[in-house]
Amino acid sequence: MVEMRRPIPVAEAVRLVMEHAAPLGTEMVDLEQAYGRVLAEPIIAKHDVPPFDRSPYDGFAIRSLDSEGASGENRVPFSVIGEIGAGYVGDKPIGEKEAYRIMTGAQIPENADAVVMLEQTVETDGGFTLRKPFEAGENISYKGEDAREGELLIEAGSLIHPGTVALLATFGYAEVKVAKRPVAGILSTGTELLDVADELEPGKIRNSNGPMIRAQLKRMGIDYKSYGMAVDDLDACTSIVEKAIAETDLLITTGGVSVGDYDYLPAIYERLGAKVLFNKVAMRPGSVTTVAVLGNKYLFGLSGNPSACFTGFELFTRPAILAMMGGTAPYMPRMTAKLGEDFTKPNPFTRFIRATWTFTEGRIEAVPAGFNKSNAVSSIARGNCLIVLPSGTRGYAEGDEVDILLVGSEQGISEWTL
Ligand SMILES: Nc1nc2c(c(=O)[nH]1)N[C@H]1C(S)=C(S)[C@@H](COP(=O)(O)OP(=O)(O)OC[C@H]3O[C@@H](n4cnc5c(N)ncnc54)[C@H](O)[C@@H]3O)O[C@H]1N2
Ligand code: MOO
Ligand SMILES: [Mg+2]
Repeated sequence: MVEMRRPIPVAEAVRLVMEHAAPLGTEMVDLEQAYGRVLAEPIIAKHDVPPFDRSPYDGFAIRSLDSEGASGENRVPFSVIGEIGAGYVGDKPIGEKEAYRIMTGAQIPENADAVVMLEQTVETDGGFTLRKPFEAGENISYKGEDAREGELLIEAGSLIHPGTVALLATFGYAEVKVAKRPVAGILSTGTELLDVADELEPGKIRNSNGPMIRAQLKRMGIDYKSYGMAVDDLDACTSIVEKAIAETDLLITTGGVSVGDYDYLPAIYERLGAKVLFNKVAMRPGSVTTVAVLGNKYLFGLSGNPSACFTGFELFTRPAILAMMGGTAPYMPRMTAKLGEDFTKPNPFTRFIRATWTFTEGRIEAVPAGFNKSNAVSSIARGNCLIVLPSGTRGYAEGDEVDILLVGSEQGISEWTL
């Protein structure tokens, strides 16, 4: 008797996976290594930014009161008592109708309260004239206008992107406390698999899932150990899985999770005593995606079919990894798009269609990326998003509004909303 599996809704599967995502602790890393990591502590301003009043322009620092009454007919003359380039400070106070020549980023000298842009002046011998009055505070970039000492700027759990790196550098974080990242293991199962460099042979295909998953992990900055390819043999596969799970935080296998005679992953989970969270999801592709846990480790049994494998990774493995590394926005961003062509198949299960989004005629349009069965590899190569068609819906027509999930986005969202 073939085992009958009970499909669970995608949202339920996501919830079950995420329930088991335990953070792995924290570590210090050099700022240069911090990009792509998750902050384990909030960034609180250590000092005001900018730390001193400074000039936002190349020009002259003046006392505004000296410019009173200036006009085209009554140009007010100033004499220049020195120059302050960025990085320097003026050493004498400004007297009546005196000014410092000052450059962008330089500290405003004592008792100056306005800056006149070079373009607003006419140079004279030893000074300049100007034709309009300036108000106190005009053209001053104030101490603390960007951030105040003690202010909470970025929450713990945020992804460190290039802007975050700039902020950390501003406050002198040579090292930053980040969440530890899991190390993933990857094993491709299937007697039919050849290595990338091998010539095709009858009945065989090249292993594309292994390299694809490694690239999906690389895109996330996750280290991995590759356990290569295993033939469909229960004992051999069991020992590789055992070794891999001992050496990594999560193991991603591809293939061998369905109900075929040589689909050994279900038997391996049983042998190891792993708890299967689900082995059937009401989705296409990837309905056979299986996730099990053993202690605090995950076993992601992704389908052998390339589109199903890709989708299973993005829907389940990726957010679990992000949550393990402390991320608080682990899900793919969702947008609405205009469907770019008819999609007439009914959707008994929620369908994730590999698609390409473009900005067309003033809005986002998503077009299915060609041959779209679970075994498709070409559409994963062409796609940059997944169109989501909910279960129980019938065909969709060109122009209909659909949800899309953006693949490969650095920025995530904090809730699964489908
Ligand atoms: N009687 C049933 N048969 C199948 C069912 C079912 O419910 N009842 N489910 C189908 C669905 S849906 C899928 S998806 C596949 C899943 O199969 P497995 O995950 O067990 O994967 P395999 O059988 O090992 O391989 C499936 C397919 O993918 C190719 N493959 C495998 N590994 C790779 C790789 N590393 N790179 C490229 N391609 C790979 C493999 O050659 C097969 O063609 O089961 C259906 N059957
Ligand atoms: O598990 Mo499937 O639904 O054809 O990819
Ligand atoms: Mg199979």
